[in-house]
Amino acid sequence: MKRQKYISWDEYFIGVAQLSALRSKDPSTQVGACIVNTDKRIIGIGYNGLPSGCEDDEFPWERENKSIVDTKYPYVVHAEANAILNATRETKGSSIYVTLFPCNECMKLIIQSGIKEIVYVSDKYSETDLHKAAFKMMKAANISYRQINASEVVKND
Ligand SMILES: Nc1ccn([C@H]2C[C@H](O)[C@@H](COP(=O)(O)O)O2)c(=O)n1
Ligand SMILES: [Zn+2]
Repeated sequence: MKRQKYISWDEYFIGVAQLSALRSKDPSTQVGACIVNTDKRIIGIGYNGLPSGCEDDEFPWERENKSIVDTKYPYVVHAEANAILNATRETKGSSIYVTLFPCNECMKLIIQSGIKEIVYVSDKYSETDLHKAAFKMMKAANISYRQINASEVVKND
């Protein structure tokens, strides 16, 4: 008889996203993403981090500072963007598993890359205007979405 307590596809793919998030150097929010095609093949993974050549120890990780130039925000590549850039196959029609609901900028990339489903864990920024903008674009682009519970490898709340 086959083993009964194996994990579901959702648990598997969000688990890969959570594992990827553990690579992030961001001290406050670690995000992981995993793109899965209609054959249930992982075609791209990513986490939030600096672009190649930008050393983790030489750039700021602060959220606030006198100038935005001395914060992380101008530099970090978001997890979803990295997953899309890393994709090894056609992303059209695929799903993205992400530990945090995509921001407005990532939503634009998700739409333009033809991803059709967003599966996420946390939506801790749901009250912000940029989240509302992301949601509005997602609905307009007919992308489906669902929030899932995931065992907490990475805490994002
Ligand atoms: N969907 C998202 C949203 C945010 N990120 C990254 C960008 C930053 O590294 C971090 C957010 O930092 P916080 O403002 O919470 O201190 O998460 C992402 O990769 N994907
Ligand atoms: Zn983003």
